[in-house]
Amino acid sequence: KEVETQTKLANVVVLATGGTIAGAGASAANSATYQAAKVGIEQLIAGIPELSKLANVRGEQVMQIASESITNENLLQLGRRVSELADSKDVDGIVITHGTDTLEETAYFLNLVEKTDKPIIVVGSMRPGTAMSADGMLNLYNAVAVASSKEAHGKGVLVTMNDEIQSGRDVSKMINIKTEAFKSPWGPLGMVVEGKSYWFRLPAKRHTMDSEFDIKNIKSLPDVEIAYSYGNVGDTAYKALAQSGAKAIIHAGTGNGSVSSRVVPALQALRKDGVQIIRSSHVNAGGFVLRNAEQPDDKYDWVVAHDLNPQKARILTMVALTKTNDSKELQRMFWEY
Ligand SMILES: NC(=O)CC[C@H](N)C(=O)O
Repeated sequence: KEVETQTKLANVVVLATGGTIAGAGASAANSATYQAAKVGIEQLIAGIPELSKLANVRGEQVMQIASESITNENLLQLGRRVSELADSKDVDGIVITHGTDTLEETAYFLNLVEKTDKPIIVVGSMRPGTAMSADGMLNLYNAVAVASSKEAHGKGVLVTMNDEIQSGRDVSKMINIKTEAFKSPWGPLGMVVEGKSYWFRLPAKRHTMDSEFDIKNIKSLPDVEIAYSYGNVGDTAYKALAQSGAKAIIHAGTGNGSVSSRVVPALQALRKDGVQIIRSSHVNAGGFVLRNAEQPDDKYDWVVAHDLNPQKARILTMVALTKTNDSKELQRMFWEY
């Protein structure tokens, strides 16, 4: 009987990369002061015996770092491992434990380049496992629950934080001191309660199986950088980034991706030199940049980032530039992904 139930369980692989979910502090009172990326994946899995009722779970330590230190090489390495596992008949779902600082970037990257409809869930925590009311244990339990469910197939890369199921495309870290840190401007897709998922809506943008990008065809990612805008901003950062070799610059703009009159001439000149200019917005609850509003994008041959925040716009631009350097194609991709 026991053996029979075991064979029916889904096979879920947890790829560990570090972050606070693998963090450790000096005392249980340390919810914010601790070292990230300390605890190995075997120990994390062993700490949640209830996982064995959800799925056959095995762990793999892909890296052990704080996510602000993730490089493009790390992204590609992780993406390739996810792709290998997704191609394997023995794997039904994949969970990635990740630091929360750049979790939204990795989730969006995988959402664009993984050719699979198997569930891929990215998860982190806001408190280390050593803290009182640590959130990692339940977040990981929820991730495995979603990864082993039939319903999660074909919904793109997902994020399970704070009992919610979020689209990896939309979700962003909105605050760094609350367990309710991850939000999407367009709302969560569902909830996980006691190991069961409840769905309310579906992603509308292209992803995974329906994406024109494939990790198997990406050898390296081009240099795409972000310049931040604010009152009294000048053009120094934009010019310096281009000079250091950026193929595209994401303008982390104010409001509707607006551009200071002191910066416009530099961006026009950079575009003439072949650098792609992507207008995004850094407003807190989620920007929404409209084409030819604020600036004449058609005239300047600039691209708008739609609702993607600057760091997500950077991910899409890097992936897009592996296929095309046509600004009209880039703009199409920003509408579709
Ligand atoms: N809550 C977290 O995971 C933040 C820890 C660390 N800065 C990281 O992103 O890996």
